[in-house]
Amino acid sequence: MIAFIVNPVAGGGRAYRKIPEIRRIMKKKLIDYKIFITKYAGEGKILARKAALSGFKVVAAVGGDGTVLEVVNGIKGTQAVLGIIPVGTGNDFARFFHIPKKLEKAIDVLIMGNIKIIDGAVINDILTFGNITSTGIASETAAMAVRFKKFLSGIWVYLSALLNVLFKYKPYSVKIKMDDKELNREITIFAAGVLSYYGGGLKLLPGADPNDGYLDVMIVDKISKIKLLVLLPLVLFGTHTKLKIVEVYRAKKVEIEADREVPVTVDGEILYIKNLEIKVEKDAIKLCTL
Ligand SMILES: Nc1ncnc2c1ncn2[C@@H]1O[C@H](COP(=O)(O)OP(=O)(O)OP(=O)(O)O)[C@@H](O)[C@H]1O
Repeated sequence: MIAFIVNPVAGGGRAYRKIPEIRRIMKKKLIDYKIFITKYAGEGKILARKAALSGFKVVAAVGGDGTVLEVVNGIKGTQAVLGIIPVGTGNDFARFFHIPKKLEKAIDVLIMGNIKIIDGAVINDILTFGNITSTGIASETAAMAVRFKKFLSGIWVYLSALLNVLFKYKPYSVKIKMDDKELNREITIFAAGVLSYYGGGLKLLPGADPNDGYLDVMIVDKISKIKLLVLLPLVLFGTHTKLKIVEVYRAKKVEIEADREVPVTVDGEILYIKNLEIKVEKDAIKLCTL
């Protein structure tokens, strides 16, 4: 039995428009299913939990990374397996696992694919995420991208937003604690996570491994705008980590203390937080994958 949690606004309405095709494909495959459509942001978590507790073996997020985040938190601690129909804008979680964009192929992964157990991470003991948490210029960009999503799509949303914030950005002072190490930095970019992609295909954490029991952490301290302009294109290919100005660490727990509330993105969702604690959660997510 498969539950589809559809976020009707994901991908600029693409998720909603896919519903008739989902029904047609599922009818053909003779598999029990039910479609739940969210009515407001956050309802995906509630619907996913209800579905998991009422016996649906697979609970599929039909949307982008925000929808996946809601389903991950909804099915946490249940027997249900996370499925993804990647019809959002960025789809960075699905990209890491090569989950097909073609609807029928993505549904086949739910029905016949493997179940992979992967690490997640928890923020301030409240929210579990499966991809990347970031602050600094990347989260300022995400905040700006919300506006750009109305008229652009895919990687262009984030690239245009980035150009917009690039010249206005002022690094903020933070204390960073990673396991036993302590650092003081003026953050240009900070990212910690278990997967690699951010912002619709940027390879922000190229070395991330969702089975190693660690968070990958990437820090760029205060740098000139010229250096930033050199660094950013490299993020597309994940080769930025070879630069000296990019610090890379691995840790089980990372704490950040900023001097004020700063925007933090968690799998694409934006929160405003002063103190951030991120802990890896070994084997937290069961995922239908290829
Ligand atoms: N019914 C709804 N009405 C308004 N917002 C919703 C509704 N259901 C879910 N949301 C919110 O929509 C937001 C965007 O969803 P999602 O991230 O899945 O799509 P996207 O932004 O197109 O894709 P991506 O994050 O991969 O770029 C999420 O914050 C989610 O909480």
